[in-house]
Amino acid sequence: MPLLLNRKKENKIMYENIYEKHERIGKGSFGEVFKGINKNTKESVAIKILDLDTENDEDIADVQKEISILSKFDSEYVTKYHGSYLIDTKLWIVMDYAAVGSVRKILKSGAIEEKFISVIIREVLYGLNYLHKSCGIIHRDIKAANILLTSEGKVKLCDFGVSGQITMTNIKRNSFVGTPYWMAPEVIRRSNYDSKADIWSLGITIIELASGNPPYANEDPRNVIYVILKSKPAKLGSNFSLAIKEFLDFCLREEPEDVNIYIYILL
Ligand SMILES: Nc1ncnc2c1ncn2[C@@H]1O[C@H](COP(=O)(O)OP(=O)(O)OP(=O)(O)O)[C@@H](O)[C@H]1O
Repeated sequence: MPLLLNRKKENKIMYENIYEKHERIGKGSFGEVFKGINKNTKESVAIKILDLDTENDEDIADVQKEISILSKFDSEYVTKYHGSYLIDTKLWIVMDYAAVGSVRKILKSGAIEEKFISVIIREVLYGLNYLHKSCGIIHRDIKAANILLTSEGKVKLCDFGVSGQITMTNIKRNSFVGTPYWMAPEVIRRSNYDSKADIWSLGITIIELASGNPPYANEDPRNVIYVILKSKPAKLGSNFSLAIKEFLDFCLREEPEDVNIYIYILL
């Protein structure tokens, strides 16, 4: 897996020998995502370009090492990372391309039906099971924008692990915006938290898929953390089955169970 830690011009040349950058397919608070082609294999890839605001090569090396670890992960439920390249002040992260894009994008045309929500959530649980059990990492940012769909209808988690690492280093970020709505109370309190925090965020994602937005979406992101701490967990409307409502209640407990139990319930 290519890992280029210096800022030499050769990086750009080497990168351009392998990948061809095409149109922009998305934008997040970390940077932009482009479609690309691996010129050798002809496979489509997604290229995430992050703007760095650190001159500290150790910070960048840490992020790149993290990506190199992630690139060894191999599950049909998580997006495969191919490598990362430092070009001037930009970090290029190359990963599998998911042609349909994120589930958040699909939500733009309306809320998703319960039967499809169940399928998406089940596949996300398989992905979480892999990350938690086989890789020992917490995703930390489960939400519709980080669930991708391929042209074959496969569900894949993305942005796992990377987000936390990147926030810890000095890569530019538009502060807190966009993430607190999905945060577990123990994460907000910054008390000891573990992989179960992902299960809370999964519960919030169910509400996002069912209604178009996470709870308290109209709250200012700076206030929403206080609202989450003092409110009772959100519920689904009466048009949803008892099974999914109970599943949601189970996710939105402060001490949720191990990920395997959720897979078992949903089967
Ligand atoms: N591997 C990929 N294949 C296809 N589309 C992708 C891929 N990765 C990201 N995208 C698209 O690019 C968009 C932006 O992704 P990005 O990860 O930069 O931000 P985000 O997760 O949407 O938001 P934030 O960075 O604020 O958490 C996604 O919502 C998705 O539509």
